[in-house]
Amino acid sequence: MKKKMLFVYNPNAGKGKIKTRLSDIVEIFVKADYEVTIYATRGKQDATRIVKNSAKEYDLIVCSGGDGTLNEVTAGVMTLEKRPEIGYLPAGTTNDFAASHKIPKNILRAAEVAVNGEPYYYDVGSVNDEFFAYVAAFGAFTEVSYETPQTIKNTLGRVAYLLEGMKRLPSLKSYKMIVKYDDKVIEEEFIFGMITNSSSVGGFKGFIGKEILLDDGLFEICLIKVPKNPIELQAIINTLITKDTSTNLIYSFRTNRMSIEAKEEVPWTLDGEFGGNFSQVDIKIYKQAIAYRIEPKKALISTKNTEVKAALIDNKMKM
Ligand SMILES: Nc1ncnc2c1ncn2[C@@H]1O[C@H](COP(=O)(O)OP(=O)(O)OP(=O)(O)O)[C@@H](O)[C@H]1O
Repeated sequence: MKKKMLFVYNPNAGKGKIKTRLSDIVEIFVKADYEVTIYATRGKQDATRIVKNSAKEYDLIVCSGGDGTLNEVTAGVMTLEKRPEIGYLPAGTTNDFAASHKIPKNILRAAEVAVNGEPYYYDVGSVNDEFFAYVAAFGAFTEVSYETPQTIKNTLGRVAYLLEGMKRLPSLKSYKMIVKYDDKVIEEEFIFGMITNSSSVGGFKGFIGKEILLDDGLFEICLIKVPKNPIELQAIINTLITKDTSTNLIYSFRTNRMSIEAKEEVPWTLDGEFGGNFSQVDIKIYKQAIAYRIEPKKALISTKNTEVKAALIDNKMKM
């Protein structure tokens, strides 16, 4: 009997770049002996809905679009008791997920990997009842990924991203928060917070360090305090550029469970899309919850490699 695939794609992602490749993509799937059901999403949450309602009939879910589509498909699969593997063809503008999860950028190569790749079980996170595949964030910089023109983002990469964010610092909104994780409590005023399971955020690598384990049940947390004067602002900028976290203006740690209480509603972004306004959030990590198909034999650091893991934990304060 033929294997069954549900192929969900966002026809508008990345200015519709998938449209000219659809026939080649389907040919790759059919050659790999899949009977393919194709669904073009029509708007927000459509991908989650279709996956939730019909994924159990399929052996494999393949999705194509940007990080928003990937997020919605991940959220749909997380609701299922028996979770099918996910193949992903990046067709958005930034495609952070593909960059850090060993999925080829070339859409046809990614289609090959979706049908012939190896399953790799990645951690998935949640903010209250909303899932995220690789990043949840609040505060400064979180709108930058939508507002920085793509050409600038590509040319200047990381620097452009940071400068765009920095320009906003004087008018940045800050939030008084109580953060609880493990047995610790932090009470501070923050301008930015990021929970991530990725080595690439905003289209550039290296903001939170290269050696991130994506399947260890821990996410990296980065919380930036509100600068009280230009010297503190400079210290934050230096930290972001040099990645030397010796300043006490930035909290950086790893955990698998955290709560944040704020005095007001805080807008969150999940995988680069608006995720909701919350004054109280409970963040959970689901260890190795979903298998995404990745390039075979790509040497991903896994928790099986305990020596590497120990070295990384020793270095955890170095972003
Ligand atoms: N037909 C559609 N028309 C408009 N929006 C859609 C459609 N289908 C899905 N969407 C929504 O568009 C949003 C963004 O999609 P997606 O992330 O796939 O593309 P993108 O924004 O171009 O890529 P990136 O996230 O890499 O910038 C998602 O939240 C999704 O729900």
